[in-house]
Amino acid sequence: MASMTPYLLSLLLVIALVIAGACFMAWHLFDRPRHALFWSLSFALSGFYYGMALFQGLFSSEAWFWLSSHLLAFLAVFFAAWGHRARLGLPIHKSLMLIALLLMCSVSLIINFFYPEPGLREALAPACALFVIMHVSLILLVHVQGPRLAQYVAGAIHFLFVLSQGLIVVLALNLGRALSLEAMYELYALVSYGLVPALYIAMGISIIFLLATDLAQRLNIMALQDHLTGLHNRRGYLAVTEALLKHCQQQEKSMAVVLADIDHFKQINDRYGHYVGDLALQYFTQIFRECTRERDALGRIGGEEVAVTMANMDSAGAASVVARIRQKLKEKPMHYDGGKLTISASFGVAQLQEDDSVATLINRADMAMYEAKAAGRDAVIVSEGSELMDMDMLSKA
Ligand SMILES: Nc1nc2c(ncn2[C@@H]2O[C@H](COP(=O)(O)OP(=O)(O)OP(=O)(O)O)[C@@H](O)[C@H]2O)c(=O)[nH]1
Repeated sequence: MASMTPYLLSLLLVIALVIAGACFMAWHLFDRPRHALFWSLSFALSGFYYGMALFQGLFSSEAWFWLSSHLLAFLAVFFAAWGHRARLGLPIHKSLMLIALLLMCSVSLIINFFYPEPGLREALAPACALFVIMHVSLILLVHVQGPRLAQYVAGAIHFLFVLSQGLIVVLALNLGRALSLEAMYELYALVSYGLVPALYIAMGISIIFLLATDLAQRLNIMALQDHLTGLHNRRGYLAVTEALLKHCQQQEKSMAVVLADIDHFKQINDRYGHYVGDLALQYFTQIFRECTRERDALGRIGGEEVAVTMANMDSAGAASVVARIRQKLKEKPMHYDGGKLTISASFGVAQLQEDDSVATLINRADMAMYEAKAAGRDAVIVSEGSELMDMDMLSKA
């Protein structure tokens, strides 16, 4: 590192600080993800690491310069790894990291003050980076979360960086012993002036790319999700239903849609306030979750309107799911701030027919649901072709 030219060191200093700034902005602007802050710290520290080499002359001795630059390099790679583990939701063993850091600092102390061999000094920081960034590369490639491509690219670039650090270690350790070998110096220069800076920059870009793609994915999810209930919003629900409908039509499988609208929801809001109204919506959708299968598509498609699309299900099956939901609504009233509230809803059920589109299918369920409202609410109407059947009347008959 100390052998790099001032131009290259200045360039790396600026690039490191720019990437640190970008990560800091990502932390500041996007919901403060911890990993963005750790990466910002990591790049800032590596920037200081390169910057310090520019001002080596200011240090009272070579030993102090090397000790300080080793410490900066260790901290930079540890913060990088910390950030990656935090992003992937992996446990962070702080005490283990502290022990490893102390160990590396002790090795640096010994090398710089008791065994000042230039090759060892050059090799220590890359050796630490080799192990820690190897760990980063592995977790990036194994624990894939979020945008796959961005993570695989970052994992591959980190792995190449690890290889370059390995080369630096081997070359640095052999420089002293092979002074006569000019080719060795040339190779060392090529790796440390060309390969390592290029991969360091690529690593920074891959980090920014990870942050950007994570954000894009979050925005995508937010655009299709209802924030209050966590269900699909109308747009998300229609997209999932479209996919299920195509699948069922291709496989000639049955499919049913249930629409449900809470009865007199306005009165709940007016009497108990919007906070309780929101709790009622969450409670209502939770009952749906409990009574449907994981693969069913659930969506909040209007204020107090919930829809379910069920593949491999006919209208009779859907009506029995609705019966379970109504049973739970009666048996398990909603509890709020010491009070209890029983909610009822009106349901419309429709089964997929040949040549149906999402719009025609949902429209039939909608009409059935409005019929249930017109029939006095707390009712289920099943749309059977052009007929509407009241399930409560049928079960009484
Ligand atoms: N608390 C809360 N209320 C909402 C939300 N979205 C819509 N609403 C309320 O839902 C109520 C819907 O009222 P209406 O459409 O008149 O229906 P209703 O009172 O349930 O009557 P019926 O459907 O005919 O039984 C309105 O008062 C909306 O303000 C929400 O996210 N939270």
